[in-house]
Amino acid sequence: MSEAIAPSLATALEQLVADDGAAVLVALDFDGVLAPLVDDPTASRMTAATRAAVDRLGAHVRGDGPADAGAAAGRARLAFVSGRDLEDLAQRSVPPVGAYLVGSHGAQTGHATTAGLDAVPFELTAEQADVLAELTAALDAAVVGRDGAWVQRKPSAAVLHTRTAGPADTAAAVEAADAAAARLGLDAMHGKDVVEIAVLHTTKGEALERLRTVVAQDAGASATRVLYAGDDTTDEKAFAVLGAGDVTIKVGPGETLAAHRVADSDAVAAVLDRITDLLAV
Ligand SMILES: O=P(O)(O)OC[C@H]1O[C@H](O[C@H]2O[C@H](CO)[C@@H](O)[C@H](O)[C@H]2O)[C@H](O)[C@@H](O)[C@@H]1O
Repeated sequence: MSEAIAPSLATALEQLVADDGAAVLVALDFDGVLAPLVDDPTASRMTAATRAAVDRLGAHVRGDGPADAGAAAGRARLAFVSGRDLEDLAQRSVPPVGAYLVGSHGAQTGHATTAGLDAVPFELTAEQADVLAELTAALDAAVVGRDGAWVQRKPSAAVLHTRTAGPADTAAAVEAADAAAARLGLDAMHGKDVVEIAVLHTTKGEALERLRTVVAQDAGASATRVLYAGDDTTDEKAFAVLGAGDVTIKVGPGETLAAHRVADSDAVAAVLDRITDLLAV
């Protein structure tokens, strides 16, 4: 049975998909929202409920859903907006055809097609590549002898992971990562058991603002209303750029700018199912 949706969120969802000519973008964070957090990022999977809800919504937002999908289907779009690098995100999420993909917090973009991932070419300058190499070496040095701490490599960033490290090793590794970022003039983003340091400045908020425009053009609409669901500190950048008419959902506990909160991935699935039901009317 589908989870109950709070009355204020239920009303916001009805307003989101109101058939007044605006496009609708349903944009979702991956880790902690569609896939529960696990120790090994390569083991992340959507839950059965989010997988089914994403695929059901995906069939409608492509505009080639069931014959009775209704007029709203043609102006709705789906996006996954993640800190993961684009290829990793595509592999983990298996997006429905037509979905937009934003990886590396906005540094990478792409689109799911019947032929697979259509990625916008991405390349660092030689100077950026040198900074990334220096950063990665500094993080590698920061985890030496620190059990459970490890470094994830991405095309434009390096990430210190501490989920399985003890408090003392975590504190020392995080301090070293912050120092490396400061020395190289880079921002350190502190997420759930991660410190992510990128050589390109991008945020999920900037990515969503760009997507809002792209979706309006793609759907032939004058405006786009956006729903965004996220669980981590980096998702606050996305919540911050959304406003009246948009729907912001924090998944799980913690301070947030979001207007609505749900408990977990199962509750996210219920929200997606409700949107699909509303689009199908
Ligand atoms: O923006 P997201 O889709 O939420 O991605 C953010 C980071 O997600 C991954 O790390 C997080 O999930 C891991 C697997 O559940 C978990 O082990 C880790 O502690 C979490 O922070 C990913 O590995 C990072 O690269 C992403 O930036």
